[in-house]
Amino acid sequence: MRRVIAQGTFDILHPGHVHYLSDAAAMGDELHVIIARGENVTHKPKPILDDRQRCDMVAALDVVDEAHLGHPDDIFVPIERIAPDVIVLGYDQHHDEEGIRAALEAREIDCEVTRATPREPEYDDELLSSGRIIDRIVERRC
Ligand SMILES: Cc1cc2nc3c(=O)[nH]c(=O)nc-3n(C[C@H](O)[C@H](O)[C@H](O)COP(=O)(O)O)c2cc1C
Ligand SMILES: Nc1ncnc2c1ncn2[C@@H]1O[C@H](COP(=O)(O)OP(=O)(O)OP(=O)(O)O)[C@@H](O)[C@H]1O
Repeated sequence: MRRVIAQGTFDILHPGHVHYLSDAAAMGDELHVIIARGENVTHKPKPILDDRQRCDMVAALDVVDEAHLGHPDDIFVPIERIAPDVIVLGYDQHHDEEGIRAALEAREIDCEVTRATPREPEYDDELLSSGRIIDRIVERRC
Protein backbone atom coordinates (compact mmCIF):
# COMPACT_ATOMS: atom_id res chain seq x y z
CA MET A 1 0.00 0.00 0.00
CA ARG A 2 1.70 3.22 -1.23
CA ARG A 3 0.39 6.25 0.65
CA VAL A 4 0.48 9.69 -1.00
CA ILE A 5 0.11 13.16 0.55
CA ALA A 6 -1.05 16.27 -1.33
CA GLN A 7 -1.73 19.63 0.31
CA GLY A 8 -3.04 23.12 -0.28
CA THR A 9 -5.62 25.78 0.54
CA PHE A 10 -8.41 24.62 -1.83
CA ASP A 11 -10.55 27.74 -1.42
CA ILE A 12 -13.29 27.39 -4.09
CA LEU A 13 -12.57 24.20 -6.01
CA HIS A 14 -11.78 24.23 -9.76
CA PRO A 15 -10.46 21.80 -12.43
CA GLY A 16 -6.81 22.66 -11.60
CA HIS A 17 -7.37 21.20 -8.11
CA VAL A 18 -8.98 18.06 -9.57
CA HIS A 19 -6.02 17.70 -11.96
CA TYR A 20 -3.47 18.05 -9.11
CA LEU A 21 -5.27 15.58 -6.85
CA SER A 22 -5.75 13.07 -9.70
CA ASP A 23 -2.05 13.38 -10.57
CA ALA A 24 -1.14 12.77 -6.91
CA ALA A 25 -3.59 9.84 -6.57
CA ALA A 26 -2.03 8.17 -9.63
CA MET A 27 1.34 8.07 -7.78
CA GLY A 28 0.10 5.57 -5.19
CA ASP A 29 -2.80 3.60 -3.73
CA GLU A 30 -4.21 5.90 -1.05
CA LEU A 31 -4.44 9.69 -1.29
CA HIS A 32 -4.40 11.83 1.88
CA VAL A 33 -4.85 15.59 1.50
CA ILE A 34 -3.77 18.13 4.11
CA ILE A 35 -5.84 21.32 4.08
CA ALA A 36 -3.96 24.49 5.09
CA ARG A 37 -5.47 26.28 8.06
CA GLY A 38 -6.57 29.80 7.16
CA GLU A 39 -4.29 31.20 9.88
CA ASN A 40 -1.28 29.62 8.10
CA VAL A 41 -2.06 31.03 4.65
CA THR A 42 0.26 34.03 4.74
CA HIS A 43 1.67 34.22 1.21
CA LYS A 44 -1.63 35.32 -0.41
CA PRO A 45 -5.03 36.68 0.72
CA LYS A 46 -6.71 34.55 3.41
CA PRO A 47 -9.23 32.00 2.12
CA ILE A 48 -12.87 33.06 1.86
CA LEU A 49 -14.15 29.69 3.08
CA ASP A 50 -13.77 28.28 6.55
CA ASP A 51 -11.21 25.50 7.28
CA ARG A 52 -13.87 22.85 7.87
CA GLN A 53 -15.81 23.68 4.68
CA ARG A 54 -12.66 23.48 2.52
CA CYS A 55 -11.75 20.16 4.15
CA ASP A 56 -15.24 18.68 3.66
CA MET A 57 -15.30 19.62 -0.04
CA VAL A 58 -11.90 18.03 -0.73
CA ALA A 59 -12.96 14.91 1.21
CA ALA A 60 -15.99 14.60 -1.09
CA LEU A 61 -13.84 14.22 -4.24
CA ASP A 62 -13.65 10.68 -5.69
CA VAL A 63 -9.86 10.57 -5.97
CA VAL A 64 -9.38 11.52 -2.29
CA ASP A 65 -9.31 8.80 0.38
CA GLU A 66 -8.97 11.13 3.36
CA ALA A 67 -8.79 14.91 3.89
CA HIS A 68 -7.16 16.19 7.08
CA LEU A 69 -7.26 19.69 8.48
CA GLY A 70 -3.61 20.79 8.84
CA HIS A 71 -1.82 21.25 12.13
CA PRO A 72 -1.82 24.86 13.42
CA ASP A 73 1.93 24.99 14.25
CA ASP A 74 3.91 22.08 12.85
CA ILE A 75 3.36 20.76 9.32
CA PHE A 76 5.25 17.55 10.18
CA VAL A 77 2.72 16.38 12.79
CA PRO A 78 0.11 15.16 10.23
CA ILE A 79 2.93 13.73 8.07
CA GLU A 80 4.24 11.66 10.98
CA ARG A 81 0.71 10.40 11.67
CA ILE A 82 -0.11 9.53 8.04
CA ALA A 83 3.37 8.05 7.35
CA PRO A 84 3.34 8.65 3.56
CA ASP A 85 5.59 7.06 0.96
CA VAL A 86 5.47 10.18 -1.21
CA ILE A 87 4.61 13.87 -0.78
CA VAL A 88 3.42 15.48 -4.02
CA LEU A 89 3.88 19.25 -4.16
CA GLY A 90 1.67 21.28 -6.49
CA TYR A 91 3.31 22.54 -9.68
CA ASP A 92 3.41 26.13 -8.33
CA GLN A 93 3.68 25.57 -4.58
CA HIS A 94 6.31 27.85 -3.10
CA HIS A 95 7.74 25.12 -0.83
CA ASP A 96 11.33 24.13 -1.55
CA GLU A 97 11.67 20.41 -2.34
CA GLU A 98 15.21 20.13 -0.96
CA GLY A 99 14.23 21.90 2.28
CA ILE A 100 11.34 19.48 2.82
CA ARG A 101 13.56 16.47 2.05
CA ALA A 102 16.12 17.67 4.59
CA ALA A 103 13.43 18.23 7.27
CA LEU A 104 11.99 14.76 6.64
CA GLU A 105 15.44 13.21 6.94
CA ALA A 106 16.10 15.09 10.18
CA ARG A 107 12.92 13.54 11.59
CA GLU A 108 13.85 10.13 10.19
CA ILE A 109 10.77 10.02 7.94
CA ASP A 110 11.52 7.92 4.86
CA CYS A 111 9.45 9.58 2.12
CA GLU A 112 9.95 10.82 -1.44
CA VAL A 113 9.14 14.39 -2.46
CA THR A 114 7.99 15.10 -6.01
CA ARG A 115 5.97 17.67 -7.97
CA ALA A 116 2.67 17.41 -9.88
CA THR A 117 2.13 18.75 -13.40
CA PRO A 118 0.07 21.89 -14.20
CA ARG A 119 -3.29 21.76 -15.92
CA GLU A 120 -3.47 24.16 -18.83
CA PRO A 121 -6.85 25.66 -19.76
CA GLU A 122 -8.73 23.28 -22.08
CA TYR A 123 -11.19 25.84 -23.38
CA ASP A 124 -11.51 29.61 -23.62
CA ASP A 125 -11.99 31.33 -20.31
CA GLU A 126 -11.50 28.23 -18.14
CA LEU A 127 -10.63 29.65 -14.71
CA LEU A 128 -7.94 27.54 -12.99
CA SER A 129 -7.26 29.62 -9.90
CA SER A 130 -9.39 30.31 -6.80
CA GLY A 131 -8.00 33.85 -6.73
CA ARG A 132 -9.07 34.48 -10.34
CA ILE A 133 -12.56 33.10 -9.64
CA ILE A 134 -12.87 35.49 -6.70
CA ASP A 135 -11.64 38.41 -8.85
CA ARG A 136 -14.27 37.49 -11.47
CA ILE A 137 -17.03 37.44 -8.83
CA VAL A 138 -16.00 40.85 -7.56
CA GLU A 139 -15.82 42.24 -11.10
CA ARG A 140 -19.22 40.91 -12.19
CA ARG A 141 -21.31 41.07 -9.03
CA CYS A 142 -20.11 44.11 -7.10
C1 LIG B 1 4.18 18.70 3.11
C2 LIG B 1 3.32 19.84 3.56
C3 LIG B 1 2.55 19.71 4.71
C4 LIG B 1 1.75 20.78 5.13
N1 LIG B 1 1.04 20.67 6.29
C5 LIG B 1 0.32 21.72 6.75
C6 LIG B 1 -0.35 21.67 8.00
O1 LIG B 1 -0.29 20.69 8.75
N2 LIG B 1 -1.07 22.77 8.39
C7 LIG B 1 -1.16 23.89 7.61
O2 LIG B 1 -1.85 24.83 8.01
N3 LIG B 1 -0.49 23.99 6.44
C8 LIG B 1 0.23 22.93 6.00
N4 LIG B 1 0.93 23.02 4.82
C9 LIG B 1 0.93 24.30 4.10
C10 LIG B 1 -0.23 24.42 3.15
O3 LIG B 1 -0.78 23.19 2.80
C11 LIG B 1 0.04 25.22 1.91
O4 LIG B 1 1.17 24.79 1.24
C12 LIG B 1 0.06 26.70 2.05
O5 LIG B 1 -0.24 27.26 3.24
C13 LIG B 1 -1.00 27.18 1.12
O6 LIG B 1 -0.45 27.30 -0.08
P1 LIG B 1 -1.10 26.93 -1.49
O7 LIG B 1 -2.52 26.52 -1.32
O8 LIG B 1 -0.90 28.19 -2.26
O9 LIG B 1 -0.25 25.81 -1.97
C14 LIG B 1 1.73 21.98 4.38
C15 LIG B 1 2.51 22.09 3.23
C16 LIG B 1 3.30 21.05 2.82
C17 LIG B 1 4.15 21.21 1.60
N1 LIG C 1 -4.18 24.94 -12.83
C1 LIG C 1 -3.65 24.09 -11.96
N2 LIG C 1 -3.00 22.97 -12.39
C2 LIG C 1 -2.46 22.09 -11.55
N3 LIG C 1 -2.47 22.24 -10.19
C3 LIG C 1 -3.11 23.31 -9.69
C4 LIG C 1 -3.74 24.29 -10.53
N4 LIG C 1 -4.26 25.25 -9.75
C5 LIG C 1 -3.98 24.89 -8.47
N5 LIG C 1 -3.29 23.73 -8.43
C6 LIG C 1 -2.73 23.04 -7.26
O1 LIG C 1 -3.73 22.86 -6.27
C7 LIG C 1 -3.12 22.99 -4.96
C8 LIG C 1 -3.91 23.92 -4.11
O2 LIG C 1 -3.85 25.15 -4.76
P1 LIG C 1 -4.43 26.49 -4.17
O3 LIG C 1 -5.43 26.17 -3.14
O4 LIG C 1 -3.33 27.43 -3.87
O5 LIG C 1 -5.26 26.95 -5.46
P2 LIG C 1 -5.12 28.16 -6.44
O6 LIG C 1 -6.32 28.11 -7.26
O7 LIG C 1 -3.78 28.12 -7.14
O8 LIG C 1 -5.19 29.38 -5.43
P3 LIG C 1 -4.89 30.94 -5.72
O9 LIG C 1 -5.56 31.29 -7.00
O10 LIG C 1 -5.49 31.59 -4.51
O11 LIG C 1 -3.39 31.06 -5.78
C9 LIG C 1 -1.69 23.51 -5.19
O12 LIG C 1 -0.82 22.45 -4.97
C10 LIG C 1 -1.67 23.95 -6.62
O13 LIG C 1 -0.41 23.73 -7.24
